[in-house]
Amino acid sequence: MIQAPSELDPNQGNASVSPQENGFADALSVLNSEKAVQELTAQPPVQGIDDHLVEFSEAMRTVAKALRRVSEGKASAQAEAAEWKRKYELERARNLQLEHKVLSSGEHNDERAENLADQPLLCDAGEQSERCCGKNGICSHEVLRDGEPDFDSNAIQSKLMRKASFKLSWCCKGEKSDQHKHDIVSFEKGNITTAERSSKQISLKWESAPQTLLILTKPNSTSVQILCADMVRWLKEQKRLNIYVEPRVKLELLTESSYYSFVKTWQSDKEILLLHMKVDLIVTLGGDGTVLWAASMFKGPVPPIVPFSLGSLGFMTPFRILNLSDWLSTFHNFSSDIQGAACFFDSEHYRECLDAIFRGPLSITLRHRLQCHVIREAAKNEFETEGPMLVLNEVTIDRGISSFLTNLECYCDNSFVTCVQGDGLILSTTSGSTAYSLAAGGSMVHPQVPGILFTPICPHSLSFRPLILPEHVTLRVQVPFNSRGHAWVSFDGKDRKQLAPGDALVCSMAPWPVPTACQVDSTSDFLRSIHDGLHWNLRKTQSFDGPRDL
Ligand SMILES: NC(=O)c1ccc[n+]([C@@H]2O[C@H](COP(=O)([O-])OP(=O)(O)OC[C@H]3O[C@@H](n4cnc5c(N)ncnc54)[C@H](O)[C@@H]3O)[C@@H](O)[C@H]2O)c1
Ligand SMILES: Nc1ncnc2c1ncn2[C@@H]1O[C@H](COP(=O)(O)OP(=O)(O)OP(=O)(O)O)[C@@H](O)[C@H]1O
Repeated sequence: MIQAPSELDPNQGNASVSPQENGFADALSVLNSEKAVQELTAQPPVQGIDDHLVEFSEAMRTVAKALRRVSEGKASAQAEAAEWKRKYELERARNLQLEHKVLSSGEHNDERAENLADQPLLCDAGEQSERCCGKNGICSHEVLRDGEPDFDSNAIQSKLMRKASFKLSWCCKGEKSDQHKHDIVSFEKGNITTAERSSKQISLKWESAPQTLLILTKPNSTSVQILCADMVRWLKEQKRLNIYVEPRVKLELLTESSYYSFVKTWQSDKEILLLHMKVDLIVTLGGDGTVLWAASMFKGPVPPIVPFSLGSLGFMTPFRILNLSDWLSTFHNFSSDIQGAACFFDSEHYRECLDAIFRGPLSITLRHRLQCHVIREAAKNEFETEGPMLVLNEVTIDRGISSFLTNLECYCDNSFVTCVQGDGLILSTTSGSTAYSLAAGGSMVHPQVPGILFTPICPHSLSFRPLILPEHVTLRVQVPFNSRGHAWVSFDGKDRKQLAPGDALVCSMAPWPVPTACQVDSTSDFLRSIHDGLHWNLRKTQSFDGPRDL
């Protein structure tokens, strides 16, 4: 992607930059001083002046040469920046031209075309995003700029499939405040105070209506299939939305009826890489595993996810779907076949939920992800890695099928942390804190808290306690050369890889969180999930009668 001029050089966009500002003044003064030294040294030596003066002038000449090299370096950097600026402007002009062509082509036969007329044009990254969003908040327009070829067969239609734009704002104690998280710490007059917090409730407000939905479903579930078909029909007929599903789901829908031929899908994994540019919203129908699956499909930015719960637990799936099979499953003597067949949903309920989401604003939880790289012992340098692998829950390094203790050397930003000897280690996000990490004795942490959980699995030590580290650290877990066995790494419980002695896993916070829609808000949803899912701290209340303080 072409960099914005501001990233290249703060002065590039400004034609009236003074020489002092752009560094040329330094270069000139360096050249002048070198000239003076040259003049000085070119004069015939005055008789009687001792060797010290000659030595001094030699030294001055060397300094002048070095300074000239620096100034030449600066000039070439300037030239490079100017070249980048020229490329950027060329690309920008080309994009604008293309956009104009598409808009005036008149082939707006998609529903999207009707809606486009009411929408503001895409923002230009710099100046216009300020106009749309004000100085604070984040506008999705900036992401929309990088158009890449569409994999849909109808080129015109796909050009028109622009993403809906939205604005994020941070709310404070129930009040909405557009103050973005800047100036977290102030230190006026030597007094340190903190103001904005990064983990406030975030609200997403649509600036143009969402138009393309991706529905992801848990496989092998009759009730999910029936619900999916019902939802697709409603979204198409009542909401006029473009709908994407996985190839497997498209087949399932077509097996049911050829009516569903309008549903879109993709042919290759490469096409999945472009999905984030066309999908406004993802709906998941399943349990937490389906949310993990959705997140794993996006190796970069992730569109907001609306997770409907059709699993047994649902820590990340706050939208409930009431169905008869849930109710039947409470009666143990019903066979699973009967339960599977009894898929009568309260359609009104999910429709109301989706209507509220389409209207907005909606509270969202930005779930942080970890990005992981494996560095093999044979790698020539730190940049020769496997990955990145992104996880929403956790990355686990364990002993796999080996019966030996794992022996893992752990470093945090190059400081030695400890050597884990036991079954393994979990590096978890706060969203994953209620999953495997919890089972291994880690704390439960609100998903909006930015941090990385460092939780050992069955450590063979009486003094090992789990840690929570700040979000900005980089962790490195290495299998020592003298380890008796291999270790195994897995990502959100999947894609196992073997780590041989000398291999390492490097892990840090990813820049692309997973935005999930809240049913109420981040905190209420989290507390509800630990109450309903885990029956957290459920205890009969002590009766009033009995001994008490007077
Ligand atoms: N001992 C354990 O508790 C254990 C062991 C292996 C894996 N896991 C978890 O399973 C996850 C993979 O989930 P899956 O659904 O693909 O596999 P799965 O079908 O085997 O389900 C694992 C269970 O973990 C629950 N779960 C997943 N993410 C959760 C979260 N963030 N908070 C609370 N519970 C959560 C799921 O609801 C499910 O009940 C892994 O990321 C790991 O956290 C847990
Ligand atoms: N679209 C998908 N394609 C392939 N596999 C999927 C997909 N969605 C979910 N899975 C996998 O299916 C498994 C079960 O999914 P999920 O956890 O959503 O359902 P569940 O097990 O019924 O829910 P719960 O864990 O709450 O009981 C998980 O391992 C998940 O990775």
